Amino acid sequence: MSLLEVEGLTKQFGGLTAVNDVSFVVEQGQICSVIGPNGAGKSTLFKLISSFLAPTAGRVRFDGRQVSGLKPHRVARMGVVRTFQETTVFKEMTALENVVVAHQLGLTAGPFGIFAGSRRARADTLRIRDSAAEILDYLGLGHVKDETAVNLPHGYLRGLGIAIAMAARPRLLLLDEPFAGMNPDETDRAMEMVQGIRARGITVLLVEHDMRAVMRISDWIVVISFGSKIAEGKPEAIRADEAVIAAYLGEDDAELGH
Ligand SMILES: Nc1ncnc2c1ncn2[C@@H]1O[C@H](COP(=O)(O)OP(=O)(O)OP(=O)(O)O)[C@@H](O)[C@H]1O
Repeated sequence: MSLLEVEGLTKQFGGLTAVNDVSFVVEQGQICSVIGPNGAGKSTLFKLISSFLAPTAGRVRFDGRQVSGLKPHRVARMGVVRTFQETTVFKEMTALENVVVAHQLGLTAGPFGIFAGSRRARADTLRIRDSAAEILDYLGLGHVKDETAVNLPHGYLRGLGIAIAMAARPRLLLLDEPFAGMNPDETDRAMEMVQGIRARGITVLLVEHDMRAVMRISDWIVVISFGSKIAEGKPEAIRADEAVIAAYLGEDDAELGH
């Protein structure tokens, strides 16, 4: 059984079909990317998978269980966690404090337990700080953990958004355009981050416009255009695919990673 199964997924907004009968699977441990020209339906597909939108038809299953129709926070608790293009970061807190807070929001002791100073809460607090520091370390952000978020450069801030998502202990991490607006150095660092996440056994599904990065990082690529899947396969096959090349013609920046 595949970790994520997307079957016949369709979303209509009034008369517009944003996602049209899309099916694909993501295997445990893969880095899978969904790409497509502007307006192809990538964001909509992403929201359907994380259950922020309900499909018009079709379904999403995670680890054999139906996800479509559940509330996003329940889906997150099952292990499907998404980032947002503009993640909410507490700008006055340090990087570490941000990840600690993200942990605490999902903590069993509950928010009052943390402040009550109970033994359980104190043990939780130490455990959380360790875990938050570990996440920042393996994402390559350990050296900025005590920086106030507002002082972090753009690429680091985006990385902090990923660290915050990791605090929810995902089994499947959904990354929304992780390389958007990044310079080549930042993109390289972000790609290392994604590989580091996968190395810890977490499956990654990303939606991205930057073909170059996608070609280098993905095990499997799904291409959508005008809401429909037009190709899927390994990067080498996608790069040579006639339908994909045709879909990207006229997009000036997109260059298929050649
Ligand atoms: N809530 C909505 N109501 C109506 N139409 C919508 C809604 N959300 C998206 N659409 C339309 O659905 C289509 C697909 O949009 P979507 O944002 O999913 O594409 P995308 O591939 O993510 O684009 P981009 O790369 O530009 O972010 C577009 O035509 C868009 O205008």
